[in-house]
Amino acid sequence: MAPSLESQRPTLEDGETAPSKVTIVGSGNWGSVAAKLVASNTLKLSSFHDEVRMWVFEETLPSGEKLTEVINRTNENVKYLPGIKLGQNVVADPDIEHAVKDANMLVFVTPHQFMEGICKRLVGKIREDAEAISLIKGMEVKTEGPCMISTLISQQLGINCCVLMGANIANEIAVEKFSEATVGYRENREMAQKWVGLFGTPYFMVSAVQDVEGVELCGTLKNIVAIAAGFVDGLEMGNNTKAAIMRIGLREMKAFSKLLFSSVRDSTFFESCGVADLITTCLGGRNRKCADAFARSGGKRSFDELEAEMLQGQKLQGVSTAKEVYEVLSHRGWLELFPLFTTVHEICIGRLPPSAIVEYSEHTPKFSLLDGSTQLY
Ligand SMILES: NC(=O)C1=CN([C@@H]2O[C@H](COP(=O)(O)OP(=O)(O)OC[C@H]3O[C@@H](n4cnc5c(N)ncnc54)[C@H](O)[C@@H]3O)[C@@H](O)[C@H]2O)C=CC1
Ligand SMILES: O=C(CO)COP(=O)(O)O
Repeated sequence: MAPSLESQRPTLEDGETAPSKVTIVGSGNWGSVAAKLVASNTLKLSSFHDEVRMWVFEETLPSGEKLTEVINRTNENVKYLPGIKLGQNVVADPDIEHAVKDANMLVFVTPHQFMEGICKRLVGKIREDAEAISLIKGMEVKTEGPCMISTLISQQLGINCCVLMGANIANEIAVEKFSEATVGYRENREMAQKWVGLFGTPYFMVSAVQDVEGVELCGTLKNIVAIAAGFVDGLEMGNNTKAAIMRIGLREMKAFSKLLFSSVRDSTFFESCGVADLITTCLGGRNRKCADAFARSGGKRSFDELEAEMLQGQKLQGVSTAKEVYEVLSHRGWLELFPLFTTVHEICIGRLPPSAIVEYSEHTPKFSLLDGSTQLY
């Protein structure tokens, strides 16, 4: 079991609330940076317990050592964020139940495909007063329809869940280059502000908007557009084509989000979680990078193979998200409304060549929304 770091804080006076305890569920590239951000703040803010526990999906490194042991010895996640000190108050814990049991603020940040299993393991294991935030970009598709990851967490664990998304390439934030992020909340503005306080630093500016679905869908859907941008890069089609793909992609992101949730606000697309994340991911993200290599191979190499070779354990979200969105579009008869999303999936599964990305995304949708008061694009 991972060691504990005792807080030196004095005992509580009457009426004083106990400091919040934070656990990070996940320890990949972004998960490790999230731990670093949070840990720098819990040391400074008296409303938080100093220690930040980080659940690590345990693995054995080529040296034969366990990843958690190395993180706790070196204060670095040598596999997913090498060269960056996380902060001495970050404690890596391979036991998920132990990691969450005392926490009342849970930060979920794993690749989205693992969340259903993680939630199942956590049912009945967390504090009743726990609050959650999801940094996960992705969705699940169930027989009854699409389910955002924050909803999965809320429903399975019976707790509130905000989201934090933004133009946040983890390696850049790790070295403290300036960036912004957006917290999406449902009703509890005070809780949203607490998350803003927990994450915000002078180099990581966080603001809150009352639009959980809008913020989460922005973060989720931009990964499909990043795959399209990678195809365009791999085909060496130039900046104008890539900008066109980003514009069409943004238009489909907005339309899809509003079709799923009429509450989604236009203004959310102008926050960091919207256009800014779309731009940074299409320029410098992992989805873009692997899609570029896929197109250069003429679609002959699989994404699974490229992911394993190029990302060394890190995970792509865009390919599975394209499949999940395709299922929703197909089930609801919306495929023709979303030529870019549809084409990305069909290229990923080898049904179309990478060059189809421009041929298809030029098509205009054949029909507009059934509700005549809303324009799709
Ligand atoms: N890396 C980045 O720059 C950013 C990532 N995100 C999002 O954050 C989320 C997490 O991504 P990263 O932290 O980058 O992870 P990552 O892709 O770097 O790492 C993969 C993680 O999955 C874990 N894992 C592998 N198999 C597992 C299993 N069976 N069960 C549970 N965990 C398993 C690994 O231990 C590792 O921690 C994703 O939704 C991603 O889209 C959001 C913003 C920036
Ligand atoms: O979400 C990200 C930046 O905000 C990272 O995108 P990638 O997963 O494509 O690297």
